[in-house]
Amino acid sequence: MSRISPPDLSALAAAQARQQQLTKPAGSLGQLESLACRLAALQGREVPLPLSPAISVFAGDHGVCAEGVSAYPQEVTGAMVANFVHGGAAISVLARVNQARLEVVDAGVAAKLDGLPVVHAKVRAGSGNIRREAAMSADEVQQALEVGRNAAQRAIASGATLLIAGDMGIGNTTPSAALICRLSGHSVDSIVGRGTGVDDAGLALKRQVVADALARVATAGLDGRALLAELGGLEIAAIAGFYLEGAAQGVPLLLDGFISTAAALAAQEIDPAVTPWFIASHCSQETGHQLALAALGLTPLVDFGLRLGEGSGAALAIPLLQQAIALHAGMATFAEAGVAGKNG
Ligand SMILES: O=C(O)c1ccc[n+]([C@@H]2O[C@H](COP(=O)([O-])O)[C@@H](O)[C@H]2O)c1
Ligand SMILES: Cc1cc2nc[nH]c2cc1C
Repeated sequence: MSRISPPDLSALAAAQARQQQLTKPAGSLGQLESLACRLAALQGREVPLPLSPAISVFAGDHGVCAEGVSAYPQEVTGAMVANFVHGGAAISVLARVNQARLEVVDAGVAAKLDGLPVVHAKVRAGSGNIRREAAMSADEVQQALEVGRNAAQRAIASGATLLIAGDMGIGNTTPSAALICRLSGHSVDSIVGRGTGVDDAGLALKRQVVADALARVATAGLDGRALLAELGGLEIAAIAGFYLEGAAQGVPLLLDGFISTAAALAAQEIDPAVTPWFIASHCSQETGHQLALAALGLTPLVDFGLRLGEGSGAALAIPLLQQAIALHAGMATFAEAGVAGKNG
């Protein structure tokens, strides 16, 4: 039994009818119209309320870094966590400018982060090397899902009405690609990209690593949790749990880039009822992101060539959602303004 309810279709229909009455040529606000209507359905009101966004950045390390799949060393993960909470990272700035609550969660960073003002929820100090072994045990997946669920609960308890998950984890585009390949059925070559910027030799190696990981678990019938255990990562599983809880509590989920979309596919595999709660923010430059979003039935709002993660692309899209809602709520109807409609 799913704990997740479907969006409100009568609110959707009412919002669509309202859009037809607003003082503009029908359809002229493009995706701002459909976005406002989707938010109406998710909030269960013809006129959605302005959003109070919250960002939870989940950090974890990846044993697969030992294969040489990233352009950066593993210690960057912990160092960037410090940068997040000291206010100097891209997501720190974007959270401030968008007045979003920002929380950083250690789901599985290799380094000790004692003394930093983060949520200390380390399930283990980095995952297994997915080329050769499972990323984590079934019990660790359960714990990581719970870490994410708890973060969503805290955000919602503090008043959040829009949830964003960010990721930080050197090497995490490799497990994300593996999950996306397995869950979407797309080929390794169409999904694996350069992540933080590996060169041609690095890309070829990374493709082989993903192919080896997939071959290791080629058996059918693995469920979402089992796939997270075999191919995932600690922050990826936490993000999946965050999404499942947010949807269960009826809060819209704004996806970020490649890693958050891999987590969304895993969450969908665990409970397909989560999917209508996803909104795609941007298309990452990472190869395969567009295909991964399409596998969820989603079209991104913008393509700014980002490939950062941290929740940055989602944060960038917050003003678009706010503006869609403001237009939907604040524009006059033809009747109110005394403007003639399409057919007089
Ligand atoms: O979100 C994305 O689309 C994205 C694309 C490429 C890289 N990243 C970030 O870069 C890190 C992973 O890259 P890599 O090369 O170490 O696998 C990780 O911290 C992600 O947040 C993120
Ligand atoms: C510096 C740096 C910052 C990041 N933020 C998310 N992924 C990252 C990867 C690197 C290398």
